[in-house]
Amino acid sequence: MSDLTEKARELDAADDLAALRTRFVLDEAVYLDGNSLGALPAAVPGRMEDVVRRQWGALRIRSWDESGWWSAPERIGDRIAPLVGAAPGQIVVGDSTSVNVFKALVAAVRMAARDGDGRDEILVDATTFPTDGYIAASAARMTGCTLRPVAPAEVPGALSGRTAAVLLNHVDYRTGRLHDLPGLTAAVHAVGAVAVWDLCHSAGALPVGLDAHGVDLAVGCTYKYLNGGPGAPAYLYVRREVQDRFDSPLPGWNSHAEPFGMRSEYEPAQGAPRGRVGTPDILSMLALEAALEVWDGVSIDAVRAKSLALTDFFLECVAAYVPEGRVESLTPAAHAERGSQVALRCEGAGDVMKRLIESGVVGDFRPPDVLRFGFTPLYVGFADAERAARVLAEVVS
Ligand SMILES: Cc1ncc(COP(=O)(O)O)c(C=O)c1O
Ligand SMILES: Nc1c(O)cccc1C(=O)C[C@H](N)C(=O)O
Repeated sequence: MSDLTEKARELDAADDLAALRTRFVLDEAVYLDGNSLGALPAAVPGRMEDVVRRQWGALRIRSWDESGWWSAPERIGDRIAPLVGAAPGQIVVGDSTSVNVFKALVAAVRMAARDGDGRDEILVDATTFPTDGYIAASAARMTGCTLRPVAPAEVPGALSGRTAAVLLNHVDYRTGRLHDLPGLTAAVHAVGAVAVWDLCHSAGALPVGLDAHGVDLAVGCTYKYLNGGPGAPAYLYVRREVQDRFDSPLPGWNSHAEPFGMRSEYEPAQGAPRGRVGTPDILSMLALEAALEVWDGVSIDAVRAKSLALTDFFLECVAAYVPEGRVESLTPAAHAERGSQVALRCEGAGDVMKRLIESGVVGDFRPPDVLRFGFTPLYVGFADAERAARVLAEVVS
């Protein structure tokens, strides 16, 4: 047995979270793509059977009340809240991340520029996942703002009295770099602007501290580290102190103060429901609710500690096994700057990833030359990390 195989065995034996793997449906593959689509929690199929056959099939329309369908967006938002450091009543689940980016960013500009005080600029993370950039460009056109792409580290220097809103990613989807949410939020606030954070690659992988850091608005998906399933609904966080000023650009009937009043004039609901639009996607939403049960009794701090240990160990194994010069890590070595994935630049990365997947190690490829390996501490272990690095070495050698 090699030293690293033995070390992996010891680390797995000492891992308090190791038993959580049984809460998921997994096979022999090393699954390192939970940063794209989380694995299936074992409780979901049975719950969906009940939702479809009993709640929908037997109770039909009564389920809006009797099965709690109507209140699901806020109830499930409150289940996500502790994972991102939010008190109850500030998160609503629904729509896609893209749609929530739109709602949050336009509302942010309306909040910041409400007095016609000359705030006419939106800053967007220049390295963002594309959807945020596309939507920010449209939000800028709609609100009469100029859009300025800026690398997150350059944001403090780019802020001014003209800045209305800033859209940032907590963790970069390609490199896995963790950005300084507390520091950047404070800098945005110092010029009187509003911060919108995309938490897709951090929620469920590390503590976010939304309330503690005074974040105004945040969005995220639930199909990565929250394991909600393909196309699971996203969420929108609106800090309690700004909820009264949240002026949604998509004021659908579900966000009305009295949805069943069917009134022709719009009056926004108070609190988190103001972030709703139309009828919630109940089947996906209830699959997500069942999926979130895997978090019962799990501390996000423990998840973060294991995530860093896993990515450290994977990088150690890559350094030991992979011939010099074949890959280069794009993921920061400093823990304070690392999310829960390792991105390796590699020549022929697309083909390399195909061969890795054929060999039972599932990560993904992002153009032009990046191999991504996502580490979900709830179901990935240290032996998985060691095997992935060993197979990678075989494939690139
Ligand atoms: C940072 C980030 N934002 C948004 C999205 C996607 O948004 P949507 O859920 O609308 O497809 C992704 C991944 O797909 C992402 O990585
Ligand atoms: N949302 C996805 C999808 O519908 C299909 C395939 C992948 C995705 C993803 O989530 C991609 C992911 N956001 C990324 O970081 O690349």
